Amino acid sequence: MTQDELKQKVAYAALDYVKGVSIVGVGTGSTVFHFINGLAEMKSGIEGAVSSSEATTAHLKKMGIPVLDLNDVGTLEVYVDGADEIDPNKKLIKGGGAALTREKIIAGASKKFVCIADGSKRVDVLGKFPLPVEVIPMARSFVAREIVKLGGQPVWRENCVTDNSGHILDVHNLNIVDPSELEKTINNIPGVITVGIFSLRPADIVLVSEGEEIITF
Ligand SMILES: O=C(CO)[C@H](O)[C@H](O)COP(=O)(O)O
Repeated sequence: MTQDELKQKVAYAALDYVKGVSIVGVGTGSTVFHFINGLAEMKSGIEGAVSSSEATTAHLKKMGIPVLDLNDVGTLEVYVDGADEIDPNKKLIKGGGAALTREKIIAGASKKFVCIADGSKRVDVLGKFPLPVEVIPMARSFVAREIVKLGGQPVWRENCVTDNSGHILDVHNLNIVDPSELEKTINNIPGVITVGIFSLRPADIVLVSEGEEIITF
């Protein structure tokens, strides 16, 4: 199976978790792209979706799924999203698609976070994937210097402006010993909008496609 076929397989497996749910939170990325296609095919009482990015909004609308404002819907039953890295404790690195801030908001507003990925995203320890940090543009250099003090090597993702008009620093070579502590530390740097560690609010269920198998933990 190609990586894209693995993404599609796991995305369709996640449809079981939205049966009977009227409003679903929807993440961003190529795995979620397949999930949206599946949602549209399922046509089972989905009233609408809360979207984590402009790209997801465009695809939801194209597939005929109404997009709702999080402010109008309150707590969500289920949020489905991908990840860049997943550890055994369901803690994640996200933000490869630059949508980390809205993704973290919707994850926080959801009772159940179902994370979907192909097997290549599983790791024993988070940190090989460069950690995305969304920042206020005028704070970019300052935040970068603060991150260097933490031992990381930040690289500005040039030509990327997020849906919130932020910039992204991709931080290499961080030694993530305690993901929750590092999440708090980086979030506390003035000018940081969101760090892409999802540890304080990890996934609740992870579905991973490994060959023909779907592994759930
Ligand atoms: O965090 C994300 C976007 O900000 C994505 O969920 C993550 O990058 C995984 O993407 P893909 O499903 O394309 O591998």
